[in-house]
Amino acid sequence: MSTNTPKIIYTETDEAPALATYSLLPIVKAFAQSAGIEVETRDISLAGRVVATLGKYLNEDQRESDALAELGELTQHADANIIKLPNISASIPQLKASLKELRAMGYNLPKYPDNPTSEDEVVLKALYDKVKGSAVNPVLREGNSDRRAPAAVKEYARIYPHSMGEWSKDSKSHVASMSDGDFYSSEESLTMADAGSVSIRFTSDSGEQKTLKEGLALQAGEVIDAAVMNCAALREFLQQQIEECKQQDVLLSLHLKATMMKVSDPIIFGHAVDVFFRELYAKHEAAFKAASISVNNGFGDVIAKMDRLPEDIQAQVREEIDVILAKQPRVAMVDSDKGITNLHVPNDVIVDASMPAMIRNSGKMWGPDGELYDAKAIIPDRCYAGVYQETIDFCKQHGAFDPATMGSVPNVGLMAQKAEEYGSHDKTFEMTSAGTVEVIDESGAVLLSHTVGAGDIWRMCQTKDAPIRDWVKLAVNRARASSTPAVFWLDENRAHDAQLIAKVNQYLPEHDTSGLDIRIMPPVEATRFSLQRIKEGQDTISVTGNVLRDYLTDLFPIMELGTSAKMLSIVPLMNGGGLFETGAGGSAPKHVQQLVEENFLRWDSLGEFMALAASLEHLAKVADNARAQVLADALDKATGQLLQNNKSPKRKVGDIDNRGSHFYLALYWAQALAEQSDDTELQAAFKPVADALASNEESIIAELNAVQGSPVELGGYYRPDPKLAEKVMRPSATFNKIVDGIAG
Ligand SMILES: NC(=O)C1=CN([C@@H]2O[C@H](COP(=O)(O)OP(=O)(O)OC[C@H]3O[C@@H](n4cnc5c(N)ncnc54)[C@H](OP(=O)(O)O)[C@@H]3O)[C@@H](O)[C@H]2O)C=CC1
Ligand SMILES: O=C(O)CCC(=O)C(=O)O
Ligand SMILES: [Mg+2]
Repeated sequence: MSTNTPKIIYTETDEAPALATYSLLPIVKAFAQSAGIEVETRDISLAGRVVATLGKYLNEDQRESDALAELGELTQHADANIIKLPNISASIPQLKASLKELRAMGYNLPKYPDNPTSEDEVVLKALYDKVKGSAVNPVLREGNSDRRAPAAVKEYARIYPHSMGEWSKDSKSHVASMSDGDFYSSEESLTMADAGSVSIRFTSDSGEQKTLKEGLALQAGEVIDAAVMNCAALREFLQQQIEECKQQDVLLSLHLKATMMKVSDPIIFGHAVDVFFRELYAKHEAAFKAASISVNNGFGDVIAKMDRLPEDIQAQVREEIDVILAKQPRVAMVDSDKGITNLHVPNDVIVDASMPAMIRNSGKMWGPDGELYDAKAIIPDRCYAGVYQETIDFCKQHGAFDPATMGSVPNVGLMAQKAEEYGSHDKTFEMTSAGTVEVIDESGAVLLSHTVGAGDIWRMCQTKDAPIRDWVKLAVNRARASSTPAVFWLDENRAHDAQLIAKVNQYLPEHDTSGLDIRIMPPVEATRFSLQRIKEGQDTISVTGNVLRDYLTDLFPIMELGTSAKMLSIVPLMNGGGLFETGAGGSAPKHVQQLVEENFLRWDSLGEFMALAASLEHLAKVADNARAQVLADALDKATGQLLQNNKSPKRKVGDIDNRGSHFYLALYWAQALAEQSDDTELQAAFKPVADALASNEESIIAELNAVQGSPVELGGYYRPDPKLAEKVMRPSATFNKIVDGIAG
C-alpha cells in the first residue's frame, strides 16, 4: 500500500452501520478530499469475507480479494489509519443465512458441512470456520484499547438524560453461576521463562494418546493458562436453575458470548437448550439428526427445519413443545410478539450488551406476554459474572443511577495480539472421552494438566508480554492525562490474574506514577469501588483484561449514556498506526428491521464521527498534515454542536433519523470550516457549502423525512444491492447535489 498520499481506510461492514455508511461516506469523502486526504473503503462484511475466503468455489469474475488479510497486514505498519465499524460475528445460523443469500445471488457456494464426512468437507468446514464468530476484530486489534466517553458526550447525557428503569429493593433478579466445575475453578497458569514451543496432548483413560495441537510457538514472558468446564456439573447446574426459576417465579435467561467465544459458548448454549427441552431432543434424536437440527444452533433450529421432519413427527414435535413450555419456567424473550425466546438462536443475547440492557430495565426482561419481569440471568462461569451481581446488588440498595449526575468509568483494555480468552478458539476442545489434557514443552515436561470427562470443554489462552507492557503504559498515560484514579481489575486468587499482577508490578515502576492513584482489585471489589464513585459523580479508569474490556465498555456506557455507541474507541496500534473503532457496541440488527419495515434508521453514527475526528488527528500528527488537523478540529466542533442541538437520530417515524443527523453533521462541519481562519483556502471552499446547506435546511429535512413510513427493499440482508441501498439512504436530491458538488 502506498505511503505517499494521506489515506484513511473506512471499513464496510454489516447491518445498521453498513447502511448508515451509504449516507455518511459520501459526506466524509467529500470533506476529506477537499483537504487532499483519500478515503478508501475495504469490505470486511460477513458476505464479503465469505466470498473472499471461498474464492476457489466461485467463478473467476465473482472472486474478491481478501480485504481483511490486507488490513491485518496493514496494522503492522506505522502508516495504518483504519476506521473500523462494528460487524457481525456470525453464529452458524447467521453464516448459513448469508450463504443462502449469496447462493440466491448466483454464488455457487457449497453448503456448510455440519458433520464433515470426507477430507474435502473437513477442508471446507475449516474455511467456513475462519469466517465464523469474531473473525475480524482479533485480526485488526493489534493494539490495546482506550475506550471512553468524551466530555461533550458526557455533557449531552447530563443535559438530555436517558430514561433509566427504577430499581426496587424487592427485585428478585439475580445472576446464577456455578459453584464448582467451571473454568474459574480449574484455571492453571504460568509465564514462559524462555521462548519455546508447546503441544496439547490428550491421553484417554484407556491409554490412547492424541495430539490436539502441535508446535504452538510461545514467546519469552508469555502468559499461558488453561481451564476446563465440566459438562456434567454444567448440566446439573442448568437443571437446578430451571427448578429454581419455577420456585422463585422469575424468567429464565441465559447470557453468553457465543459469537466471540465461537467454540466454547455455542456448546454451553447447546447444553442449556438440551437440558431445557430434554424430552424433546431425547425422543427425536434420530429424526433431528437426519434433519441436520443441531442443539448448539438453538431451539430455533427445530422451528426453522420443522418441514424437514416427517409429517407425523412434526405434529408430535409441535405438541411436545407446547407441553414443555407449559411445564418449564417462562423463558425471557427476544421478541415476544414473534414468540422468539432467549434460547432460539445463540447470537440474539450477547452478554456484553444483554446484561446492561437488563440492568437499565430495572433488572427485568421481557416475558412471553410482552410484559417485563424479574429474571434469573444464567452466566455459568464465575470468572466475570460477579461484576453483574455486584451491580444488581448496588442498584437494589441505592436505586438506579442518575445519568445527569453520575461519573464515568473509562476503560483501558488488554486486547492486542489475541490476548486471553478471546484468542482461545484454536486451542479449545470438546472432549470426546474421559482422560487427561496436558500442555507439554519441547523437553516433554508437563506445564499444565487437567483431568477431563467426555463432553468437557477444555481451553488454553495466551497473553503475550509486549501487549501487557504496552497496556500498563497506556493505563498510566490515561491516568496521567485525565488525572483519574486507575484500577487494575485482577483477582490474585485466579491463576492467570496472579501472573498478570506480577507483570503489572514489574512494569509499573517503568513509569512516573508519582501523584497517581493506581490500584489492583479483584473484579467484584473493583465494581463496588467504581460504582460507589460514579454514584458520587467521580470517574475511575478500569484497567482490565480482554473480556472485562468488552463487558465494561457496554455496561458503564449503557448506564451512563444510554448506549455504548457514543464511546470514543481508540486502538493505538503497537507498531505506530491507528485503529479507530466507532463506539463500543455492535451492528444493531433491530435497526435494520425497522428500516426495512418503515424506512427509518435509528442508528446513531456518533461513534463514526468521533472515530473520524480521532483518525484525522492521528493523520495530522504522523503525516504532519495541518489540513487534517483543521478538518479534525472542525469535526469535533460540529459533533459538539450536533449534541448540544440534540440532532442525533430519534427513534420513531416523523422525526430525524440517521440520515437527518448526517445532514446536521455536514452543516455544522461546513460552518466550522467556514468560520475558522487557520486555513483560508478551506475556509473559502466551505463558505458556499455552509451557506447552501443552511439555506436549504428546511427542504432537505423535508425531503429526508418524507420517505419515512413505508417498507423499503434493499435487495439483500448480508449483501444489500448497493444501488438500492444508496437510493434508500440518500433520498434528498437537494442534499446530494450539495455534497456531490464539494468535490468539484
Ligand atoms: N465491534 C464489533 O464489531 C462488534 C460487533 N458486534 C456484533 O453486533 C451484532 C449485534 O450485537 P448486539 O449484542 O445486539 O449489540 P448491539 O450493540 O449491536 O445492539 C444492542 C442495542 O444497542 C443499541 N445500539 C447499538 N448501537 C447503536 C447505535 N449506533 N445507535 C443507536 N443505538 C445503538 C440499540 O438499541 P435499540 O434497539 O434500543 O435502539 C441496539 O439494538 C452481533 O452480530 C455482534 O456480533 C457486537 C459488538 C461489537
Ligand atoms: O468481536 C466481537 O464479536 C464483539 C466485540 C465486542 O463486543 C467489543 O469489542 O466490545
Ligand atoms: Mg462488546
